[in-house]
Amino acid sequence: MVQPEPPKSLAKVKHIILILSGKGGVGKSSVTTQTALTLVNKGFNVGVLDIDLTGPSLPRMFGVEEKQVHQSVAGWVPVSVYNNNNNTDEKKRGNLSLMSLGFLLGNRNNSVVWRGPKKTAMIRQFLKDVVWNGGSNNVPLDYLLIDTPPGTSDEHIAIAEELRYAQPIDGAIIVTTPQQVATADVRKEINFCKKVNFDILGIVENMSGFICPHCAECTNIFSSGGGKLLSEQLDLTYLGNIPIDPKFVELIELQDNDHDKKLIDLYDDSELKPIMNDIIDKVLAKDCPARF
Ligand SMILES: Nc1ncnc2c1ncn2[C@@H]1O[C@H](COP(=O)(O)OP(=O)(O)OP(=O)(O)O)[C@@H](O)[C@H]1O
Ligand code: SF4
Repeated sequence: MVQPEPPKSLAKVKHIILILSGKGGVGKSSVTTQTALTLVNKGFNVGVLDIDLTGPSLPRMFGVEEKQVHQSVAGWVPVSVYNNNNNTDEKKRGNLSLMSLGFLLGNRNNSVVWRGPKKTAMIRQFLKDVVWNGGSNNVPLDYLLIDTPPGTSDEHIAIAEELRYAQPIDGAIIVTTPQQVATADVRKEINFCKKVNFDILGIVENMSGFICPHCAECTNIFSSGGGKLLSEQLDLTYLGNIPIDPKFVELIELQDNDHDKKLIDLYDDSELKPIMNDIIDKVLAKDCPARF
């Protein structure tokens, strides 16, 4: 039998990481956003594919809600969030681009009420028809981050099927919260990864503790440590915990209100930046093989 070719759009993508969560609202999109910023700050070229069709929030988080996706002969050209193709950036950051269903919906308040088959068709198209090679600059992507819908639905099966021929992929980062960690949803997500042969890069416990906006002291308002315990029980890597930082939400609002301000610059002063840096260092330490 002839082995199907991996999607052409992924031919110039070195690493693929999925961001998964058992339930909605645990901060999967925030973790995807911060993972992207952290990798770009380390000089990598990063693409983010937002296929959380339940509420595509990444265009707003990256401050590019009003931008348009262009269709080229090769497929959809993602929106550029940050461009350092000319290497003029003193901080030596990489490039960042984003493809999201949000761009096709037009309005932040337009939600998608598609039924299963239409949703899975859209996801398959998103995985196949986005030109991730930096467009005319032809810069390969170091990392493609895929923000998936919460849970383990038909959409996840579609993602797994499409990515089967794109192996090797690095694997999945599982996001949970202190409240969610003890629930069956997280274990379901982990079992799903095992079933479809996605490696688990590790577990992140988000909203674990609270950073005081006045004194930056971190307090555990809910019990935390469940993510670490779960990782130990299941022999998975614990990547770390991210506290609730009200200032992170403020950064996004700041960018919303002043288009000259960019999250990538504002994030330099965030209390969450060093925390995410440690988390991503643990992911990079896994030294996953590049796809080419
Ligand atoms: N560590 C954090 N500190 C402060 N705010 C956070 C943090 N994590 C998430 N949030 C905020 O919580 C809200 C929900 O987060 P987010 O959209 O990332 O969750 P999600 O799991 O992707 O949700 P959905 O499944 O609905 O897309 C957002 O307003 C986000 O800014
Ligand atoms: S941590 Fe300190 S500064 Fe912050 S709210 Fe509590 S008492 Fe006030």
